[in-house]
Amino acid sequence: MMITTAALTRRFGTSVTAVADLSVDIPPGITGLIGANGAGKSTLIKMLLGLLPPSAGTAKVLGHDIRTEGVAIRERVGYMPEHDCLPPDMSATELVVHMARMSGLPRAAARERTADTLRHVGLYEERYRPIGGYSTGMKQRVKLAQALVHDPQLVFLDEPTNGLDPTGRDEMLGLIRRVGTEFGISVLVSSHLLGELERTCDHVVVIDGGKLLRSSSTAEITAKGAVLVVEVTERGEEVAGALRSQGLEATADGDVLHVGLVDDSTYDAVLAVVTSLDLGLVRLERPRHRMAELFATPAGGGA
Ligand SMILES: Nc1ncnc2c1ncn2[C@@H]1O[C@H](COP(=O)(O)OP(=O)(O)OP(=O)(O)O)[C@@H](O)[C@H]1O
Repeated sequence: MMITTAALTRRFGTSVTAVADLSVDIPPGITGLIGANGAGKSTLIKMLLGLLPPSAGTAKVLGHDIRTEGVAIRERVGYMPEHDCLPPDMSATELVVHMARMSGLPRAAARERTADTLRHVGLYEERYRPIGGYSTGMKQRVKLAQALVHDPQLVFLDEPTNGLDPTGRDEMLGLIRRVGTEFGISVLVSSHLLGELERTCDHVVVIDGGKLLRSSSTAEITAKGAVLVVEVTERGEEVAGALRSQGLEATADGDVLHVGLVDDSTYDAVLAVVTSLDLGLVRLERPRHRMAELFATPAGGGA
C-alpha cells in the first residue's frame, strides 16, 4: 500500500475533530480524496506529509511513519497546496528552480528539471514572466510544477481545479492523468466533486466530517446505482416494459424513464428498443454523481 492510516485522528481545540478515527489503505495509482468543504481533506494531507502531528492514531506513507519520518516522506512526496501561495514578483522558472534547489538538486540539474517540468505542465515562454501577471490556470500549473520538480514517487494535490473554468479544469485533470500514466507518479488529489474525479482516478476515498465514508475503486463507485435518464416522445411505459423483458431495470414516469446502467451495452439496448418501436428519443443522459447520493442510504434496502 502507498498510504495506510490506522485510527488517524486530529482535533483542533476541544470542539473540532477535523479527522476522526480514520483507517484506510490507499493503493498506488491515482486516488481521489472527495469531501465537502471542511470534511478534513487538507488536514489529512498535512498529517500525511508529516507537517501536522496527529492527535491519535498512526499512518505510513511509502512505508514511512508520519510521526517520526516526515523528512523522508517530504523527500519522496510532492505537495501542491490549496491556497494561492506564489510570490508575484518571481517568474515560474525562478520559483521552480528555487524549489528544486531546496529539495537538494545541484544548480545545473535544478535548471534542467525545471525546464522539463514547466514544459510538461504546459508553460512555455510565459515561464520567464512574473507570476503576478498569470491567470489562475497558469498559477495552478506553477504549483503543480513545483510539486513535481524533485521527481517524487507520490504527489498530494489539494483541490487543483479550484477556481478554474470548465476548460481549465479539463486541462488540469488531463495533466493529472498524465502525471500518473506517463511519469508513473502516484497521485492523491482532493476535490469536493466526485463527478469531476471519476474519469481521472483509479480509486476514490470519500470522507465526511473527518470520517471515512467509503474507499473503493472508481469503477465500483460509479457503476453501483448508476442510472440513465431516458425521455421518449411517447409510449414510455411500453419502452420500459421492453427493456425489462431484456433483463434491465426500468421504470417509467410518463415518457421519462429511469434505466439501471449495467455497462455500455445498456445505451445500445435503449436505442434499439426506441428504434424498434419507431419512437423518437428526446434525451438520454447519465446524471453525474453528487455527494448527496453517496451519503444517501437506500430506503428499505433498495428495489
Ligand atoms: N488550524 C486549525 N484550527 C482550527 N480548526 C481547523 C484548523 N484547520 C482546520 N480546522 C477545521 O477542521 C475542519 C476540517 O478542515 P480542512 O481544512 O481539513 O477541511 P477540507 O476538507 O480541506 O475543506 P476545505 O476544502 O474547505 O479546505 C474544519 O472544520 C476546519 O474549520
